[in-house]
Amino acid sequence: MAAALQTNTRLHPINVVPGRSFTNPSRTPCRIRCAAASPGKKRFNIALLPGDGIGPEVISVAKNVLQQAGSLEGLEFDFQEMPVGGAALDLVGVPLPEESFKAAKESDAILLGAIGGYKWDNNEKHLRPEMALFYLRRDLKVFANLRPASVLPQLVDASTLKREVAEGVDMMIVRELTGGIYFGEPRGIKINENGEEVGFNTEFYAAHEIDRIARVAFETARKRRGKLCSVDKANVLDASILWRKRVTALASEYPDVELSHMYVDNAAMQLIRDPKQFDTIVTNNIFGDILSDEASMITGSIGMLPSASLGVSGPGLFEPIHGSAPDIAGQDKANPLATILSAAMLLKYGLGEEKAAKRIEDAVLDTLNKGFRTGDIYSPGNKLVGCKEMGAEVLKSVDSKVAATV
Ligand SMILES: NC(=O)c1ccc[n+]([C@@H]2O[C@H](COP(=O)([O-])OP(=O)(O)OC[C@H]3O[C@@H](n4cnc5c(N)ncnc54)[C@H](O)[C@@H]3O)[C@@H](O)[C@H]2O)c1
Ligand SMILES: CC(C)[C@H](C(=O)O)[C@@H](O)C(=O)O
Repeated sequence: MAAALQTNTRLHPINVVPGRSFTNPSRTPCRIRCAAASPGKKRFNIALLPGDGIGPEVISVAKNVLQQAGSLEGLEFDFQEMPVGGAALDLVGVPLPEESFKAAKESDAILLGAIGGYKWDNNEKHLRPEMALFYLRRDLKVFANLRPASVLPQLVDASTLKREVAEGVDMMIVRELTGGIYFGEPRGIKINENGEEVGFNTEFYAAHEIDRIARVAFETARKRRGKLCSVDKANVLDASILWRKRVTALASEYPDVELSHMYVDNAAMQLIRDPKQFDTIVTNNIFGDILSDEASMITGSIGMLPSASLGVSGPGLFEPIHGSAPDIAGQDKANPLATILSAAMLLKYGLGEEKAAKRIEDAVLDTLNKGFRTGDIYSPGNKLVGCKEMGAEVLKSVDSKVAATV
C-alpha cells in the first residue's frame, strides 16, 4: 500500500511571487504506469492543503484513511499537496499561492487541514494566513457550508452537557459561507472626523445569496427530519430582516418542511438548554461560525466536527471546523476524527461515492467502540492515544470491514 501511496502523490514545483519560488521535492507522477496498473478503477484528483499547526498532522492521517477506503471501493486518487496559510507565507510570501489555488480549482475535491498560528498573528490583514481560507471560499464559490453535529452514543460522556441533554443530538448547521460581514463592503480601519481611529465592517446580503443558501437548507431538512430553523438577528439588523423575509417566502415551495425562526442570542442559549430540538439550522456566515463551534462541544469536542463547503459547480472544499490548534501542534495530541470525517464528506458530497464514505464512518464508530480516544474526548475506562495511533486504528477498522464483507 505504501508504494501506491507514494506513486499517487503528486508534488509539484511552485513558482508564484516573481523572483521568489520554491520547489517541493519533485516527484513526477507516473500517470501511464498507474493507469495501466489498475484498469477499470475510477480515478480522482484530490488537492491536499494541510496548512498550519495540527493541519499537517490530521491531513496525513486522513489521507491514508481516504486512500484505503477508496481503494476498497475501486477508487484511485492522485493527491497533490500544496501549501496554504502560514506555510505558504513562509515559503513564498503570500497566504494562497496561485499554484495552490490552481491545483485546488482543477481538482475533483479539496481536503484542507487548518490555517493560522501565533507566528503570523501580527501580520497585516492581507498577509494573514486566514486570508487563504477567504480567497478559497470566495473564488471557488463554495457558498454552502454543511456542518453536521451529532452526539455519537460512544461519546455521550465526553459531552460537557448532562447525558440526558446530549444523548441523541443530531443536527446539521447550514452556514452561508461567501457573504455577510466577512465579505461585505465597505470595511476597513480609518480616521474619522474627530481624528479617531474607527474600524468597520458591513453585514451585506443580496436576495439571491439568501435564496440559494435557504434552498440548500430546505433540501437538507427535507432529507432529514423535515425541520428547519432559520437563525438571524431580525430584531436589530436590516440584513437579517431581509434574510427572514426571503426564507419565509421560500417556505411555500417546501410544504413538507416545518420552518421556524429564532434570534441568534436565543439560539445560542437553546443549543445548550435543549439541543435535541434542532434538526437543520440555516444561518449567515458569522452566526454559523460561532454556533457551530458551540455545537461541537455538545458532541464532545471541536476535534469531532467535519464540514463540506459546496458551490453550484467545481470542486468542494472539505475541512474540519477546528483551527490549527497551535497550543497542541507538533505534539501528536490532535484528534484527527474531524478531518477523517471530512474525508468521508468529500467522498459522499464531493465525489458521490457513498459506499466509500460509509466505510470511513463505520470505521470511526468501530474505533470508538474499541475504546480508543484522543485527549479531547477521553473519559476514564478508555484508551488514551495520540493522533497517529488514532489514525492507525481507524485504518485497521477500514480494513477489518473488508474482511467482514469479503
Ligand atoms: N478553518 C480553519 O483553518 C480555522 C478555523 C478556526 C481557527 N483557525 C485559526 O487557528 C488558529 C487557532 O485558533 P483557535 O485557538 O481560536 O481555535 P482552534 O480550533 O485552533 O483551537 C481551539 C481549542 O480547541 C483545541 N482543538 C482544536 N482542534 C483540535 C483537535 N483536532 N483535537 C484536539 N483539540 C483541538 C485546541 O487545542 C484549542 O485548545 C488561529 O490562527 C485561527 O485563526 C483556523
Ligand atoms: C479561521 C476563520 C477565518 C474561519 C471562519 O471564521 O470562517 C474559521 O473560524 C472557520 O470556521 O472555518
